[in-house]
Amino acid sequence: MIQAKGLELTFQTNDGPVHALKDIDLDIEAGEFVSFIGPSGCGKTTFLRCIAALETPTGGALSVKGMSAEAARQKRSYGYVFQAAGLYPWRTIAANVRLPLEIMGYSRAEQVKRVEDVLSLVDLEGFGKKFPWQLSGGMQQRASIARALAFDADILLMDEPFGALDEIVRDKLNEELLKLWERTGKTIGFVTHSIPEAVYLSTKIVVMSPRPGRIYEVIDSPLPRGARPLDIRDSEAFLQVAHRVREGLRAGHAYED
Ligand SMILES: Nc1ncnc2c1ncn2[C@@H]1O[C@H](COP(=O)(O)OP(=O)(O)OP(=O)(O)O)[C@@H](O)[C@H]1O
Repeated sequence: MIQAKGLELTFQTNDGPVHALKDIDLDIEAGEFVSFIGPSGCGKTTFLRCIAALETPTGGALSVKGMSAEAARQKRSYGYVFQAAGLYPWRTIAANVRLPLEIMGYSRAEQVKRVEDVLSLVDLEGFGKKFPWQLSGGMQQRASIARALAFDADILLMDEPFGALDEIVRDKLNEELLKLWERTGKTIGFVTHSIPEAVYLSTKIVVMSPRPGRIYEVIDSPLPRGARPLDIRDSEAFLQVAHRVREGLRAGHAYED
């Protein structure tokens, strides 16, 4: 689904070049849930943005569904969810979710049907007529996920979508996200700073290290695929993966060229 080979991105800044990504080799299969974890500045967001063709790599190769990231973007292959829900306050929830469909020129009937479908997918049936400020932070973030799902992209890219939420809401959204992933079969790329979140959600965990931003380790999760109960986090298998991620982060931090 997504293949990076020797991917590099160097930003030219007034203070000299910043090697945001270097030697990134990664294969993401269709239907995988891949988390990116690493210290601030290791290039997690930059890599997600390259996949979505929001940044142009300065070296190496990147293919998405067998085409360039730009071509995949034009074919509406991505939905993108940001840390802040980013809903327009003057639009209702339904009108926010509908916005990409309006821009893409979907018929009015199709817009209404899709908005209804995705709001139900994120458990927000009946909230379409509310305004963002009438919803809790967790519900707003669910609405922003619905917006990213509205045009049925194969790939969902999520950049710390739950980072600003309290732990209980975050647990609930993590659980719901896994169910949604199981129902839709989408390929998900997910940036997080939380080890438990990465281990709970992922089929594959990509541990990154900074300066230059690169992949330190890719961990294939032994946990069962699909919806997982939250108490899996107390299991031995879970704790072992979490330990491996933590060790990787520690070692990767000392990994300098
Ligand atoms: N447009 C830009 N111009 C110059 N430098 C940039 C730009 N975007 C990112 N960088 C730099 O590239 C590096 C990687 O940034 P990136 O935002 O991808 O890291 P991150 O791992 O997502 O960090 P965080 O966890 O803090 O969000 C950082 O050193 C950052 O300052």
